[in-house]
Amino acid sequence: MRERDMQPDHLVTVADFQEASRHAISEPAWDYITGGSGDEITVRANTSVFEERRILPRMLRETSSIDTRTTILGAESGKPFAIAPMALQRLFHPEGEIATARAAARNDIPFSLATLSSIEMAKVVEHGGQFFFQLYWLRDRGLMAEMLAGAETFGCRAVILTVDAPPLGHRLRDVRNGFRLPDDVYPANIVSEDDEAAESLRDSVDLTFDTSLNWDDLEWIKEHCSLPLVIKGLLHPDDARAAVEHGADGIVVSNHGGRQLDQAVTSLEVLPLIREAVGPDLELVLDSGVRSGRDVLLALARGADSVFIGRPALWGLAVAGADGVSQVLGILEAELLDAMSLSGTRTIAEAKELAVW
Ligand SMILES: Cc1cc2nc3c(=O)[nH]c(=O)nc-3n(C[C@H](O)[C@H](O)[C@H](O)COP(=O)(O)O)c2cc1C
Ligand SMILES: O=C(O)C(=O)c1ccccc1
Repeated sequence: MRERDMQPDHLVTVADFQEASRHAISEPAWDYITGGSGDEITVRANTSVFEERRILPRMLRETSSIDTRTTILGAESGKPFAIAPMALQRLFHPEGEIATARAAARNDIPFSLATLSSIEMAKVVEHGGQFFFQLYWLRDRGLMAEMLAGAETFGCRAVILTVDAPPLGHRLRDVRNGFRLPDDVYPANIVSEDDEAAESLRDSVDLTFDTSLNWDDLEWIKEHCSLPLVIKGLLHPDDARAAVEHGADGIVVSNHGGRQLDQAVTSLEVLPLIREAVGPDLELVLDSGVRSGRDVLLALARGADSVFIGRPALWGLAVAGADGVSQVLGILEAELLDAMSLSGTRTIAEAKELAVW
C-alpha cells in the first residue's frame, strides 16, 4: 500500500478501512476479525450475495430531503443500522468497547454490548447512547441473572440472545496462527483480572458456555428480565416461526458473519422467506455481509427493518479507535443517503418498498 493511502482522508470505503486495518494490528488479530470458519465459503458468499443484487430505482420523486430516522429494537436511531455485538474489542484498540460505544453515540445509532465485552458493562454504557445487551447462554445462571439485572439498571433497550454459538465454529486462521488472548484482554463481565487466562478462545468458551440451550430456556430469560427479547442467529423460516410462538420480540437474521457453520445460507438470501414466515409486524434485523450504504438499502428492500454493522466497525476501531469507527459509520451513512436519493426513496418506509432483483 502506498503511503498516501494510509492517510485517514483517503479511506473512503469500508474496503479501504479493511485494508488499512491490516497495518494497524497484529496479523493474528486481523485474521480473527476478518476470518470465518472452515473454508470461509459463507464469509465470501455473505458479501458476494449483496454484490449480485440490483436496485430498481424510481425517479421524479423530489428527493431533496431524505429522512433516515427509525427505531431499532425499541431504540431511537438516526439511521437504520446499529453496531453488532462483538466480543473482546480491546484486542483491536486499547479503548475497546468504549471507543465503539462513543462512536455509535456520536453517529446517533445504538450499539450492542457483548456478554464477552473486554470492558465491564458499567464502564462502557456511561460513554455510549442507547444500547442492547447480547447474551450468551452461560453455565452460571447466577452470573447471567446479574448481567440481565445490570442491563435493566443501565437502561438497555433489548436483550439479544445469540443462539448460533456456542460451540464456536472452527476458525482455521486462528488455529494456524495459534491465536491466544493476551493476558490483559479477558471477558470483563465474566472473569476478573487475576483469573487464570484460558488457553485458547475455544477452551474458554467450552468452560463458560452452556450448549444445552433450547426453546424452553427463553422462559427463564423472560422471568429474569423484563426487557424485549430478541433472538440472534436464526436462518430457517420454521425457527423464525418458533421464535414468534415462544414470545420473541424480534429476530436478528444472521449467520454470524460466516464464523459458525460454513456453507450456511446467507442472511440476504433467506430474508424474504423469514419475512413471509413471521408476517409484516415482527421486527427483523439483518447482519452478515453489510459493507456499504447500498447494502443497507438492499437489506431493507428485501424485508429487514434495520441491519447490524459487524466487521466494518472493528476495522475502523483498529485503524483509529472511536474516530475510525465514526468514519466508517459516516461512510455508510453517506452511501445510504446517496443510494436513497438516487433511487427515489425519501424515508425508511419507502426504502422497504423499493424493488430489487
Ligand atoms: C470479532 C468478532 C466477534 C464477534 N463476537 C460476537 C459475540 O460475542 N456475540 C455475537 O452474538 N456475535 C458476535 N459476532 C458476530 C457479529 O455480531 C455479527 O453477527 C457478524 O459480525 C456479522 O457479519 P459481518 O461482520 O461480516 O457483517 C462477532 C463477530 C466478529 C467479527
Ligand atoms: O468470535 C465470535 O464470533 C464470537 O462470537 C465469540 C464467541 C466466543 C468468544 C469470543 C468470540
